[in-house]
Amino acid sequence: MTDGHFIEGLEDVVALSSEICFIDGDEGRLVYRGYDIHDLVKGSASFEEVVYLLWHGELPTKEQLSDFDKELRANRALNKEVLAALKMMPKDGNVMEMLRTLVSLAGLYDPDDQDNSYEGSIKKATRLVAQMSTMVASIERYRSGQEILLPNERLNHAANFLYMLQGKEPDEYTARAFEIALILHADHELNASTFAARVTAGTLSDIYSATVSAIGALKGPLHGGANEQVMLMLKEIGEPSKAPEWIKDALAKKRRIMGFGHRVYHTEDPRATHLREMSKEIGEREGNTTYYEMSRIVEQAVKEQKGLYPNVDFYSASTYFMMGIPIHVFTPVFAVSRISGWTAHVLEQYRNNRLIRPRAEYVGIKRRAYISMSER
Ligand SMILES: CC(=O)SCCNC(=O)CCNC(=O)[C@H](O)C(C)(C)COP(=O)(O)OP(=O)(O)OC[C@H]1O[C@@H](n2cnc3c(N)ncnc32)[C@H](O)[C@@H]1OP(=O)(O)O
Ligand SMILES: O=C([O-])CC(=O)C(=O)O
Repeated sequence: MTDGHFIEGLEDVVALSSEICFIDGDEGRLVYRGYDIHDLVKGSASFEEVVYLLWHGELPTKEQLSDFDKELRANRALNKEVLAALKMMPKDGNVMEMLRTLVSLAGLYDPDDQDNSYEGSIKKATRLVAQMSTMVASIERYRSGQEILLPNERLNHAANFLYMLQGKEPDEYTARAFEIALILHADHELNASTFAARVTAGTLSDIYSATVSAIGALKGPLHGGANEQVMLMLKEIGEPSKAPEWIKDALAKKRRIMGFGHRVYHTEDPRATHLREMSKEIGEREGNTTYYEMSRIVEQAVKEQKGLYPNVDFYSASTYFMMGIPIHVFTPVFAVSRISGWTAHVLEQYRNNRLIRPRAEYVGIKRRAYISMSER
């Protein structure tokens, strides 16, 4: 029985214990397995290293990293059935919906599909991390009528994604900047999509099903979908000088300003600190700081008028845009990174499983007599 107390949106409800990710929402700290994200970024950690850390709880040795990296590179290519299915999809399809469908299909063709042991799930998690990136790049190449490229085995995970998406190898700066963005988005405790993944895994369903649940949750504009909405907002504002008035007007109309506010952070999101810097640097390198400048003005206006701080989605928008990533691919890029966290949480759920099944406070009519059709 419920006791009459429930918390709308499960705010601050602790639903399970986890060793993967710690967030201090008051101090603005984000820690993966004990390592602060600032240290991982400053210490030049690779995305592959962070995936290993999230899954296994320890940083890999040189040999462990080399083996894992080889496994990832060997598993990047999509199988022919998945590619054939992609080519049957509508070219104007929503990229997250196409991705959700391809992941589901890849599960059917995974050689370990029926092996839901922990070891089998690790093999599938490796393919999911390796192929999420290939799927997103291939979907965009298909949608834009360009040749779908095979993965480039010489490139690391981050650089290979940009290569497969853009058809040319990124320069060293852009490849590292994108890798940092992947590291910053890798995990975030029990956010909505990770929770969805754990709920599915908690029924002892397979890791592909859990990932499909997560992709569906990430797509929404209150979660990962916000990064695309941020860029559309910046485009709508048009130029930096128009930003303060635009924000004032939007807030007066009770519009939500995308990329601001957070359920857990009551201060600056530590990921936004890096992404703000990256947005500035990339803008300067590309000779166009308009979107960075506009973002700064929007940030100041929203802080002053609403007391809200930017979240991870705010400065990732202008950063990705200046990297030449199409707006409709921003949220899928989030998935390219977050698959690492989703899979880490699913593996943790399997290790220590209990069905996740909360209660609802029933507020409907408790009892009434059935009225037959002839009397209604
Ligand atoms: C990767 C991520 O998922 S990060 C989050 C990405 N999402 C966004 O950027 C979308 C914009 N932000 C939001 O909608 C919210 O801040 C959320 C969903 C992220 C968090 O929301 P919650 O903590 O549940 O706050 P909630 O939705 O209850 O809002 C509380 C109040 O703050 C206001 N508020 C919260 N965020 C915003 C915002 N971005 N713009 C304007 N007002 C806002 C709400 O309107 C509400 O005001 P009210 O009490 O006067 O009605
Ligand atoms: O934690 C959340 O609620 C949303 C978020 O920032 C993320 O998933 O990265």
